[in-house]
Amino acid sequence: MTDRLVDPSIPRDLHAFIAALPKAELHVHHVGSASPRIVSELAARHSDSKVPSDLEALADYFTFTDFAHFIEVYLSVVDLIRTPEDVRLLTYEVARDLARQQVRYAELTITPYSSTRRGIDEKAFMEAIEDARKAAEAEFGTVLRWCFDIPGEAGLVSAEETARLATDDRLRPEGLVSFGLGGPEIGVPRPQFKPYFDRAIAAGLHSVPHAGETTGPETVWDALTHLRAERIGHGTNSFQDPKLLAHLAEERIPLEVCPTSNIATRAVRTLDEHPIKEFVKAGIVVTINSDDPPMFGTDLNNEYAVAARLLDLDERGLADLAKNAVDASFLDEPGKARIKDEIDTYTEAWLAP
Ligand SMILES: O=C(O)c1cccc(C(=O)CC[C@H]2O[C@@H](n3cnc4c(=O)[nH]cnc43)[C@H](O)[C@@H]2O)c1
Ligand SMILES: [Zn+2]
Repeated sequence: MTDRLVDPSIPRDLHAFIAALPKAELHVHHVGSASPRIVSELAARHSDSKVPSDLEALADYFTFTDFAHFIEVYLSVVDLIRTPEDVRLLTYEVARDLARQQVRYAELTITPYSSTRRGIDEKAFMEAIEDARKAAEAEFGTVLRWCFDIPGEAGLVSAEETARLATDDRLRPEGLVSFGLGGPEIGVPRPQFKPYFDRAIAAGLHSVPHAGETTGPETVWDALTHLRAERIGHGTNSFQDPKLLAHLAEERIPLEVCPTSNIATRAVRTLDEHPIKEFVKAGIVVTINSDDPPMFGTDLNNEYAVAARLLDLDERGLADLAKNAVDASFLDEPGKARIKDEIDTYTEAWLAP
């Protein structure tokens, strides 16, 4: 794995400021957040898995040649999650890791189809994530909500299953707030998923598909026009279309930017070439996210450090980024106000002479 953790080039005290800054995370995947300890523990339980249980070997295993290779590795980790107990353990531990980074609120992207298709009972799956969500809020104070996403490459069968699990009142979990679309974008046109997003939106869910990660701006336009996206996962290649940049800014459609993810999956060559600066210059609402942190050798705090370097931010600039994520979230208004007040109080105390 290339050395991506802890961007060394910002002042040490800015790292300290970020570490204790209350944050919200909007684009972070459930299985993709399995810590090396959890993955190695599960790999040791399932000796038939090709995922290494040795932590050092796992670091190399999480080094990707391209996006397709990332998906292949990602699915090998999905294969480790085999029981409702595995689901609960993973979810609770992901919440613990988020709490350690002062994440007060996170919208975790879950792909239920990938688990139910592998034999986990759908009702038991929902109970496991909800049990972990309530325990995490009670024990860590971290508020979790769910995004259910369609693994697009799995086609319309997976779309139907995901829409059913997200809208059937006997199954949909209390914490579910949004509906997404993940997986490879190449060869997976967005318009075909319109009927499923229409059903999810009619059921009160917010639309947050990935788009423009490994394909061009047209995929982002499709996500906006056909899937009625309220936020865009990545949107990295939006920079290629000035009209799209202007539209995202005018319509206040936030981008869920995941800088290190884009490097790890080879969607962007180097951090210095990342278009995040163009997004800010265009007036777009930028949120900072880690996507699949252990797989990409990063965490949310490091992503804020990367943003601080690329955007030349001071403490107030970092606090504004954190408040962008809170404002772009689907948390209720009192909850948003509470976290933003905490961010302001913390920042002013930090800067007080
Ligand atoms: O589960 C299956 O049976 C299955 C069959 C075919 C394809 C897939 C997928 O493509 C699953 C993709 C999986 O990856 C998640 N993910 C995590 N990070 C990202 C990202 O940066 N960009 C796109 N997808 C990502 C996604 O949520 C899907 O669950 C599955
Ligand atoms: Zn993602």
